[in-house]
Amino acid sequence: MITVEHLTKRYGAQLAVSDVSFSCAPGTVTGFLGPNGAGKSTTLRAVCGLTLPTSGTATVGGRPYRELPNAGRHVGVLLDAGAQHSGRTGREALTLAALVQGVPRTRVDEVLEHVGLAGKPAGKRVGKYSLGMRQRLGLAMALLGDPQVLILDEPANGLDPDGIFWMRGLLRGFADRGGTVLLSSHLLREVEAVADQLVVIAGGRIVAQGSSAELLASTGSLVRARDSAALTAALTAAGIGAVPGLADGLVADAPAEAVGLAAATAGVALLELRPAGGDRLEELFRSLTGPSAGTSPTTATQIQETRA
Ligand SMILES: Nc1ncnc2c1ncn2[C@@H]1O[C@H](COP(=O)(O)OP(=O)(O)OP(=O)(O)O)[C@@H](O)[C@H]1O
Repeated sequence: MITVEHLTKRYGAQLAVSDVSFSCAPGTVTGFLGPNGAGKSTTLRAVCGLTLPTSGTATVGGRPYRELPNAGRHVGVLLDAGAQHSGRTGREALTLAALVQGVPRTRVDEVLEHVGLAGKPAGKRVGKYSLGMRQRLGLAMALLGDPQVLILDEPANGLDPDGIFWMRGLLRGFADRGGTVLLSSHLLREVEAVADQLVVIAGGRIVAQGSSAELLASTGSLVRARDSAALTAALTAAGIGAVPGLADGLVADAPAEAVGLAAATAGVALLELRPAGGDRLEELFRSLTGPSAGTSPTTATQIQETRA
């Protein structure tokens, strides 16, 4: 279990994280999402005892990370895939870590196999590794002590689509066996497929959190007409709110049936009409990461209101 309570971190005048609270339960994958500079790494560093909070607490299994005896046996951490010594081979780096953690050497071969670095890649110097291979080695390091908790910062960086698919399977399997996974990303789609729970942070504050099913579900519709202005007028006349969606469509605050009826009543021909699915969260993301980011902050209350 990871528990973050009222975590705040200031760097001088810079407020990096403000009053952040969330928890991650065993058996689940939590996606920690937010645009660049949102406060993801600062939060993860605080959970891993690498950054002292200005106020608030972060614990793993009920204890601050720094108080965990032989932390690597409890928590696997991958914060920076580039942190490995470039002159050592992957196998050497893992063997050294196994010695420090008191892990049997046989475990080195197991994790090398597990992350797809067994054989030739294991004997290559880390300096010659691609970014994807470094991520795999970082994951092997995190898994080495057979921990119950994994904390990973942007683990898909540098992985190709096959690698991303593989990693999702690995994390899903870890959680399905009772493990707790917290992974950060600035890409919604990257974590959507694997996360049970989402925590969205922007400007150092939590702007949305809940189960993926809850956040990605929507009662709204995605609708597109040749004449967008006429469609907007038809929806307004029917008392249905709408915001610009992807491409030239609208995300309407009503089920597809009500939207279709409103358009038909006004004689507006539709090109597309379907349940919006995760478009609400996509919209939230666009508002956080798009050109207008910061000019109209979206709060958790707002996302809840629009879905009500
Ligand atoms: N050591 C530091 N000193 C001063 N400011 C910092 C420090 N570390 C982070 N910050 C600031 O805190 C804010 C949050 O940064 P953080 O790295 O946590 O964001 P992030 O969500 O991980 O971003 P990214 O996706 O770009 O890695 C940013 O404004 C950043 O500039």
